[in-house]
Amino acid sequence: MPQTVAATTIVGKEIPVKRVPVIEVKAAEKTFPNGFRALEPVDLTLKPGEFLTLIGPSGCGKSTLLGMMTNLLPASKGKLSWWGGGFEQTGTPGKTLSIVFQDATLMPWATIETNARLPLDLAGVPRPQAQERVQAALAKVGLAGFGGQLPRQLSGGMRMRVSIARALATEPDLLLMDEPFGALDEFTRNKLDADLLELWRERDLSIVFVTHSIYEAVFLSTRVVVMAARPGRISSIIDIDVPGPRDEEFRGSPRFAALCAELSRALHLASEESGNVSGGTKP
Ligand SMILES: Nc1ncnc2c1ncn2[C@@H]1O[C@H](COP(=O)(O)OP(=O)(O)OP(=O)(O)O)[C@@H](O)[C@H]1O
Repeated sequence: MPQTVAATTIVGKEIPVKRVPVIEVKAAEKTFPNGFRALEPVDLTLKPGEFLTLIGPSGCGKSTLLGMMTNLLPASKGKLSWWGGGFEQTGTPGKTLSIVFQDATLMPWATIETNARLPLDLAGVPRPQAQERVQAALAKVGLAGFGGQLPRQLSGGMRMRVSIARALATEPDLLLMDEPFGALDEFTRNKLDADLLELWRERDLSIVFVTHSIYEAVFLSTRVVVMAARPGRISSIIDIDVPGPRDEEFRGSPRFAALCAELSRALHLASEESGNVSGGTKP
């Protein structure tokens, strides 16, 4: 595998360049068994350390594309590779991917700690080592001391934090997130966005994130893929080139407003390309 030869800095994080792509999607398309063509051939590369967001009108295939990236949903045609190889590559030294869905999907009868430890238990990680990783992950998401509680004792935002801790406990290189904060109130969502960015910045982590929110996409991403529907396809790609920190000041800055306006225009275009029938994306 090619080694890191140089690095560039974005959002205060050093992103190595000239490394093998984390995911390469090559002319991958999806037609479901009922004949519905959900995705036209898509070409997309996720570079190491990127925070890539998929946005677009409802039904444009964001979850379908993300599903293919998790390898849970096979492409009908075309090819995907992970770290330059087949999906088995993710199981080879140090390469792990984790998925976070909109619903926290916690086992209601099990403690927070047991929930967060599930993938490690399934992978047969020795208990003391698993415990250590879970405690560290819970602390990272601000839930130190909550390990003994049950999911129903936590708020919606805290349950999502458990879901993220469960993903982090696997020490992933790649995090695939399908509208993880879509069901949360705006205040909680902003807080989780900021915390997620912090986690992304401090680790060699690549993220693919699905959202309907323009604000969230601009705040989080290094690149935003705007998709159109009927059939699903990539309409445009916008670089969010903001070298400074992404914080509350950034949210209130003219640069943030300008990027939101640019993304809004791109979405409007994508919506027109989709026949203007669907909505689903909000500021
Ligand atoms: N198993 C399936 N069989 C047939 N059609 C499907 C299947 N799964 C998804 N679709 C259709 O494929 C299209 C893309 O779905 P997908 O969930 O990827 O869109 P999306 O952009 O994530 O939508 P949303 O923003 O509403 O979550 C939709 O029209 C959907 O109804």
